[in-house]
Amino acid sequence: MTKLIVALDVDSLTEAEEAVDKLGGKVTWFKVGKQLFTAEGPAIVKMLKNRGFKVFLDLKFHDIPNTVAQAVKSALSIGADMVNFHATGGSEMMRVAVEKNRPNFPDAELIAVTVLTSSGQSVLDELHLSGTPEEAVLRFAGLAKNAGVDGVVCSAWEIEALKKAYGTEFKVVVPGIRPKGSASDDQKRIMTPRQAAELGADYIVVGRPIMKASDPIASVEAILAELQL
Ligand SMILES: O=C(O)c1cc(=O)[nH]c(=O)n1[C@@H]1O[C@H](COP(=O)(O)O)[C@@H](O)[C@H]1O
Repeated sequence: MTKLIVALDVDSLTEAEEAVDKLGGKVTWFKVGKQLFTAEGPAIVKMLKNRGFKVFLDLKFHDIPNTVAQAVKSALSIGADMVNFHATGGSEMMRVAVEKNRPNFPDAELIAVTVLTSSGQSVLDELHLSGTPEEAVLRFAGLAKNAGVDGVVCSAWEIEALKKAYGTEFKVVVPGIRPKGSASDDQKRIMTPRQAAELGADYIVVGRPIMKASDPIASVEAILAELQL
């Protein structure tokens, strides 16, 4: 069963609390990203944990191995259930982050970002990364799996190939989700909630289609209905 993670991409604790008051009855997972965490810090994670929610702290770390491992430790210490770092930080960075934190946080989900869902072929080309987005995602995911990471962030376009290559236990967390008829915004590799669920996404991450909707509760309800296969 595919789970919904709502991206709390707002500016303040007050706005986040308003959204959580509204959606909390229907949603188990919230994502806190750079916009909100930079403004409000750990208080936002603590607020969500005090209310009993699961938290994906999406800070996409990318730094030297020791710095990333310590940052992951800080993220897990304040209560995050899922944290991420860029696979392009390399195998050693990912392995150290996992090895230093797994013993103290055995249930945490440590996730590697592969190719951002806002990137198409032209971004790979300008960065001189070889192959198609799918090939790059598979390559990065292979490094992540060998480093002991629990799964990857990718687009729905790569779910099938990833599950085939690395097994169903290897988690796929999928942003770039757009219900039929909603604007793609800056996302390039998009699919509907239903398509992502059918392909076997473990989690979908949805921000603007819910947070900017005229009726966010109705938007959540429609998305959850699409996830019922
Ligand atoms: O790691 C992420 O969560 C992430 C990775 C990625 O490749 N693409 C991506 O959109 N995200 C995040 O997922 C959310 C998607 O938001 P919407 O495009 O508004 O649904 C944003 O908070 C992004 O930061």
